[in-house]
Amino acid sequence: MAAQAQQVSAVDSVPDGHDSVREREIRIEQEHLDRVYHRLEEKIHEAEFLMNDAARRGQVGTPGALAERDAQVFRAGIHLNRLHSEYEDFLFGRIDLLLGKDGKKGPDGAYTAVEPAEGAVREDGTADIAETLHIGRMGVLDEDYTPLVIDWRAPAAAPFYRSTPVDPGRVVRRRVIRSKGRRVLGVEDDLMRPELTARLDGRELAVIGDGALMAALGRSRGHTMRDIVASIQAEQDLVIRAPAASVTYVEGGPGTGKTAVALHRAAYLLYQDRRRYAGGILIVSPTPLLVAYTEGVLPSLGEEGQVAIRAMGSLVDGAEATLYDSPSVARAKGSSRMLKVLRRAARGALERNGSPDRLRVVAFGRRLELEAEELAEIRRTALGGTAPVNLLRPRARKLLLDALWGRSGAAGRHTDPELAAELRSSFDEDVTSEDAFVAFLDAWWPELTPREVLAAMADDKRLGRWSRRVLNPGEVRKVARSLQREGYSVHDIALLDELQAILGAPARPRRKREMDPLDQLTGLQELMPVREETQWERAERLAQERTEYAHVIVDEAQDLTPMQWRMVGRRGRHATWTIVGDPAQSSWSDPDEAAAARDEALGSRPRRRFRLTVNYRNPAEIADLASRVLALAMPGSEPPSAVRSTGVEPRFTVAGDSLGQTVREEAARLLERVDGTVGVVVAMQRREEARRWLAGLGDRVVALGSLEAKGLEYDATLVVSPAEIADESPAGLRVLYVALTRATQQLTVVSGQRDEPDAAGVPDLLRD
Ligand SMILES: Nc1ncnc2c1ncn2[C@@H]1O[C@H](COP(=O)(O)OP(=O)(O)OP(=O)(O)O)[C@@H](O)[C@H]1O
Repeated sequence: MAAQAQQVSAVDSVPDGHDSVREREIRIEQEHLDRVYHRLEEKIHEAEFLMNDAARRGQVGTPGALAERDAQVFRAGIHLNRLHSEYEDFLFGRIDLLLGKDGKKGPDGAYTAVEPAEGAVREDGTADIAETLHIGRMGVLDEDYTPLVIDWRAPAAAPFYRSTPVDPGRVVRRRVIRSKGRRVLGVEDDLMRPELTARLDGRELAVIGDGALMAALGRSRGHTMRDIVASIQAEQDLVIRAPAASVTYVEGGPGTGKTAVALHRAAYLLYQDRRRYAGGILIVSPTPLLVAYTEGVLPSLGEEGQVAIRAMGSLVDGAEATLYDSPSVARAKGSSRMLKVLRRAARGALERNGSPDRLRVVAFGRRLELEAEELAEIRRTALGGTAPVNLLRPRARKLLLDALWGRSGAAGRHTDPELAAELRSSFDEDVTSEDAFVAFLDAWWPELTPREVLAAMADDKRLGRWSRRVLNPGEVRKVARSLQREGYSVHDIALLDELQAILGAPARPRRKREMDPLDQLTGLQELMPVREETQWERAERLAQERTEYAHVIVDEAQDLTPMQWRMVGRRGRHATWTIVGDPAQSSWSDPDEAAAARDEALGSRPRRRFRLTVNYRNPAEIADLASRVLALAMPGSEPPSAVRSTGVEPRFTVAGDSLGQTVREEAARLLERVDGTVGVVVAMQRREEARRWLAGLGDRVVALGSLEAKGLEYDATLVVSPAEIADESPAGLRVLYVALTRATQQLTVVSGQRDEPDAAGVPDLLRD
């Protein structure tokens, strides 16, 4: 890994004429960045010219010209957008390379060879740098097509991430450039071939700094995640660039960069094959907090629009999870046992209160009637099989007409089949045009919505009927009670989605196109169907209406319940997948059942597995403590190794008379010690209380329920009563492991009596 590349002595302090080597190297990079911005300005003028030109063409008014204008405006608009965004570090990397094996160049203008040519290193250990590449957020070519910047996702940029001292390839020096807007602030180098004396333009290669990765990890955290584009490590790069065939499966402990890697992979896939992923990439995150935390990463990589980041509780349009379920209710609702209950409920809900039990119509001048028993029999026949309930209404209507026809006595009137068919069709017309029949059908076989069926399940008698031999009476009572609340939990959302599949999608009314008054006057719209929607509008509409995606990325995959796997699976039936997770952090109590549902959602697609092994978040002092809980939560599982250590041991305190008072004091203490954020993690039932404890301490500190902490990180974390968190659910120890692994710098643990702290305040669960 580049992180372990040899850090070379600080040549930077050696004076070089009036200038230090560091200043000289910064100046060299500054000159390059100036050239890049100069070229970008030229490109901006080009894009603006294209936009103006396109607008002029639009005035010509032929259908072809208008379509071409839309396409040009679309492309130039995207281009301008990207060029105008001045990111903190547009240019962030550089590699100096030996001569390659062959002289072939790729489309980005760089040589493609990975290994050095035979004579690239002389016998005396000296070598010349044959190629220098700068790496940035977007590729920029000079007028003569020499690359000024290589896009970080291009094949030529891969050695920047992959090269290691053990396997350096052609890379001699790897440099991370820190810049803000148009100004270069600093450079940090790693030497991949320290044994060489390499020269560039006749001068020995300078090596500056002490580790870009460590500098990035040491920075204090804000409320949003940063991209890691300048310091992606080799094992992470393998995942990011893995081909998108079938299923890419990534496991790794806390802090190994799974979320970061998943986001960078989305950007990489779009770069690789934008056409294919026009079908959209869906990233599913467990909580809205994690969505908010990670939302800025893709825009910072220049990618938006094609990627939807959704919380598990926001996957169903028009419903949003705001409530929590107790562990036992969550367990029942998340289990695939619910499938049977929902199927019965969707059919049973047809018989809602006030459903008519008699049908009376007049046809061919006769009164015809169907009684309750006959109606029940017809309903049973119509419901046979597994077809969506709402789509069975025409079948039920047909069966009703058959039964009434039988009653009418008209069936035997004609022997000639043609006349008989005519008579029957006029009978049907007679019946169906009667208001009484229409009103009956609407009441007897209403078009059901998922919300209505879920609401019907809130009645414990009905739910008891529908869950016979599936849920036990205790579960029925609790689930029904939870459904009586106003609003939905994250588990209800998966039930709504399943019900939608069981009921069948309602017919979507075709959206009316708004007419341009001028079009109406001239009749132009008949001539120009392309004007119906510009490409912008089309892209936006498709994104909104999308229910299936070309690639699905599931973050924190260990937490998905079987019902959630089914919901997510429906969004990627024809997709390729990236699944990242850590079984040791699972808050779902039955991992085997979830794994079976996952396998069903993914079908027989082959899987490629990766493992991330280095913890970039927690210092060793915190990671060591957390590994004690890991040993209890998942005996035998290997924790990732922490990449750094701070020398600051976790702090243990025991709450005095008032837990709230102690927590407040300790949080204030941490706020003084770190510049960034402080997360206070409590058992779920204490969330509201904890918010009150911390009132007035400012917005750098946040109170979180244990399940809300998933995926997040803070400069410092305060974990309140490990025993309370561990006892909260069957997966409590794994949830505690999550809580203990959120801090990038400092950790405080506050114990109550229940934690059985020793004389040093260390709770029983965290003792060696
Ligand atoms: N190569 C890297 N360079 C700089 N920072 C990194 C790198 N890899 C990971 N990090 C940082 O480490 C932290 C943890 O990353 P991330 O949240 O993606 O880990 P995770 O595996 O998803 O963790 P968890 O399982 O606990 O949710 C983040 O702050 C991330 O920016």
